Amino acid sequence: MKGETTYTIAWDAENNCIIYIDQTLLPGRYEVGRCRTVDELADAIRRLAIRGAPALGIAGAMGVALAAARSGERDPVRFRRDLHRAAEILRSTRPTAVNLGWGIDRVLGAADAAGSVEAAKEAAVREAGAVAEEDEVTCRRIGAFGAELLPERCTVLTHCNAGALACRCWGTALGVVRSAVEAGKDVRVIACETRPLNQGSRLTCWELARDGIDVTLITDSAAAYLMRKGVIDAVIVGADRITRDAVFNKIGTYMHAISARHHGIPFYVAAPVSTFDPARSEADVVVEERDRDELARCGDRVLAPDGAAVLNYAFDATPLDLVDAIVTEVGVLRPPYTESFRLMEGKR
Ligand SMILES: CSC[C@H]1O[C@H](OP(=O)(O)O)[C@H](O)[C@@H]1O
Repeated sequence: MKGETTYTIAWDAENNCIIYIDQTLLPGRYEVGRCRTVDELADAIRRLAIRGAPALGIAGAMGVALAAARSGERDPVRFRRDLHRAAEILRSTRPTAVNLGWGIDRVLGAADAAGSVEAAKEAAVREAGAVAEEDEVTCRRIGAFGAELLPERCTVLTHCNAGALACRCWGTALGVVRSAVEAGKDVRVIACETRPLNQGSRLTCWELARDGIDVTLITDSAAAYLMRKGVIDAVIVGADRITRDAVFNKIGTYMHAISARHHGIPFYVAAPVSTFDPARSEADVVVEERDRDELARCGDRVLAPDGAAVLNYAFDATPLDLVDAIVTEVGVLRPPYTESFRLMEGKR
């Protein structure tokens, strides 16, 4: 389906389905996909057609709403059973981003609290809409708080895509960039390509070029050298899960955090409160490992022989003591983070 959509992912109320920008096709092709079943949505998430922690939160929420809206079940007990089965299919798609489960649980809770099947259907769709609308407000607040951290003229390095394509719109890390530019600051972005799926070259460069924001693409391995050359003023990335001791984000983030600290460059994380998971520590989190071919092949080209094993971690963990600030919609958190996390418990 061609066409345009204002948002990365949205609910099509007329057709009771989910529409989304298919990110596997960018930057070459802009196409809007449609999910009419939970299985179609689960496949879109697994393929990273829909991706990015906040967008996964919205996808999880809308996925439960999709199951509810399209259910023909009249019996409340069987209806509820089917909804929880759909939730488990969605929860199993990607283990690391905490937002996915958070979005699912938001809508499950609303549906479970409703009386009749009809009331549960309405509550599910309404709550999924609220999750999506809140995300936009959250990203704008993150952007405003984060923009204050950036100098009037600066070069910012980012990794992966924590932009509008990882959210409903605006973005978290790129939301900070957008808000700073909107405030009149002269911000240039260095985007790491982000191997193996190239969210940086394919998605971040596409977003920023489209918005007329100065962006330069580099290989992931060039980042430390640019820091050594004094080119980088700050590093800002998104997050998929923030535990009480670490930030889980796209593989390669930890490398940048170490390099930034070595060069005395501030390392910032931009993430909504829904990404925090203070009940867990790094050791408790499953880091998604993805298919070998994402690393060993590029289209028809073989990049690694069959005899070579492949370890394809999708994320890594950055210790909080390498993070100079965490920008959230409730403000900028500074070390030590323990007190911030305690205050946040009630806000998730
Ligand atoms: C705004 S957080 C986006 C976050 O999600 C990305 O992972 P993936 O592309 O695999 O969904 C990456 O970790 C980004 O920082």
